[in-house]
Amino acid sequence: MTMQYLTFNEQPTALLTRSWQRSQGFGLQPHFQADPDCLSPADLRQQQQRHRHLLSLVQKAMPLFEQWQQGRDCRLLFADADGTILLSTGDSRFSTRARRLALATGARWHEQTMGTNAIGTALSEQQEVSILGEQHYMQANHSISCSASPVFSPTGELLGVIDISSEAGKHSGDMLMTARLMALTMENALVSEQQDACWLLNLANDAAGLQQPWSALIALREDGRLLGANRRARQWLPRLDPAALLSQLRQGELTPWGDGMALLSRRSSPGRPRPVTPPSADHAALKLLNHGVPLLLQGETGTGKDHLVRRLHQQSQRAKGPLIAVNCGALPTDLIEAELFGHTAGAFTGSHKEGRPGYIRAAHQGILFLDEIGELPLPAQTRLLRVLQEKTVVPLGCHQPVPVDFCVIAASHKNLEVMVADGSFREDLYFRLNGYKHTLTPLREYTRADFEALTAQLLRELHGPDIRLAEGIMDKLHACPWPGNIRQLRQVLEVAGILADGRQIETHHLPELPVVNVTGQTAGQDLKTTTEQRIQQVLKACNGNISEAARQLNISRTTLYARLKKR
Ligand SMILES: Nc1ncnc2c1ncn2[C@@H]1O[C@H](COP(=O)(O)OP(=O)(O)OP(=O)(O)O)[C@@H](O)[C@H]1O
Repeated sequence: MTMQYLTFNEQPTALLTRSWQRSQGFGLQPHFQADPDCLSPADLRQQQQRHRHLLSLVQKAMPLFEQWQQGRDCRLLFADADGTILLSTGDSRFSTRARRLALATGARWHEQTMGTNAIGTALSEQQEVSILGEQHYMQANHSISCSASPVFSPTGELLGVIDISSEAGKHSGDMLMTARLMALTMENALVSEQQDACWLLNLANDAAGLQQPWSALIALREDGRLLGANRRARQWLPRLDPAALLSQLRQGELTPWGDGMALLSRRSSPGRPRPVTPPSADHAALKLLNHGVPLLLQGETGTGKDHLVRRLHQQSQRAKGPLIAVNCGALPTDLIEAELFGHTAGAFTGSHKEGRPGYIRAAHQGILFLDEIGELPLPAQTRLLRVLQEKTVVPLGCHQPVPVDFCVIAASHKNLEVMVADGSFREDLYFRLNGYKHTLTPLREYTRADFEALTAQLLRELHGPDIRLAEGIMDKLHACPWPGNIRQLRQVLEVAGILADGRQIETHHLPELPVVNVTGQTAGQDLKTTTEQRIQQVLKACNGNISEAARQLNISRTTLYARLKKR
């Protein structure tokens, strides 16, 4: 059996001809205005919510886009199987033009209304495609070039499309390659996380090809029955007997198979808890941190960004150096620069008598953790960029640069890409901080196994080894939307465990749990009640500290005071 990398038998001209014929058949006129249908903001949010897992996989594959296309005038899009753009990110200089050309979220790029175009044609043909300038059916789209790769589920169902679009003259062949790699990476993640999968079978034409995004990946049950496969593997399935292979192969050993190589690995069985944070995520972050690569952590409040930074520091080569954590949102506005960069004696009215080294110098030989980096005002962003580029700090009131050796980890619960697009965050600083981006998964998206493992760990930490959950409690907890993520789960388990006297937690020990109905609101309550409850929850969690609560709720202190007054 010979294995090949993905190849495409058809000439693009045949594909293009078919697509143009379909466009004609839809009654489209090339010279007509090409305005895509657009979802209303509410419908768009609903679609994004429905496809949130796929969107989280796009985010996980994002380093590929950042690695290959960073700084290029192009945009990355993810569209659902209907051609509706659910995510649009990338070069912001391109974005005004992109908006005009309707490359924004909510726009639908189906062939039926937009004629031949990369998203619509990749969906119709179910294969990857580049549509360059004048190959677009509608003349209005001739100024752009786009490359798109479809994303398939482990059972071969079309889920959506990854697309990279640029101005016509700025497109290059590696944009299709990047879109393909991202799509394959997403497909492999979907195969690996198949529920009930016990074995992952990886096949390639040589050892070097194993565990690459383009290698074949198959998820099997304990008894060898097939659960799912990526697109490479599906080409081979008719001639493959996975159960027979399973009996021949030994776990973790490279084994020649046909003309290629096979590798069988065991995925933790459904009942066995897996590590709470996938070790690969920690491992990759740690490796890069040790090489001085800046890390950018993104995730909703309470997802564990701070927790992860502390773990990374302890395991890093800088464990003996300091970990200086700075909450950029909590720094007093007029003192931000003095606090970060330090100041000399008498540098400004009210400055410290002996001067201050500042947080950055305090992190010398250690790690500087800039939490809520999105809160940093633009002037401080400019100064920080210079410090990161030159690895020297110039304290306020001083002209002498001071060399400083530190690694930087930044975190934000705000979407920095959106901030870059609206001009509130410097793009060059974003790229400088984003050596490697790790997005922490919201608790509501945890797999059952990960959720169980985390719950067990938190219960042990809070109440010791004897605590138990009565039957059905785990189902209840796993079904919750957890807007406060791990922080909120921790609080619920803490309360329940105390009420249960550290033994078995029954339903009546649980405090009120949040539930959602189909509209995304808490069931049985109006939005006002939900908001009030959330405010109370957060205030309680912050021991009544208004500034901290406002920060976690992502509203200003004035708004929080106003809301509390209204009650
Ligand atoms: N992997 C984990 N294992 C156990 N506990 C965790 C884990 N991650 C987070 N926690 C706990 O969850 C709570 C919230 O975590 P953390 O403060 O790290 O979140 P965060 O994302 O930094 O939140 P914020 O954005 O609001 O600052 C803490 O009590 C922390 O101890």
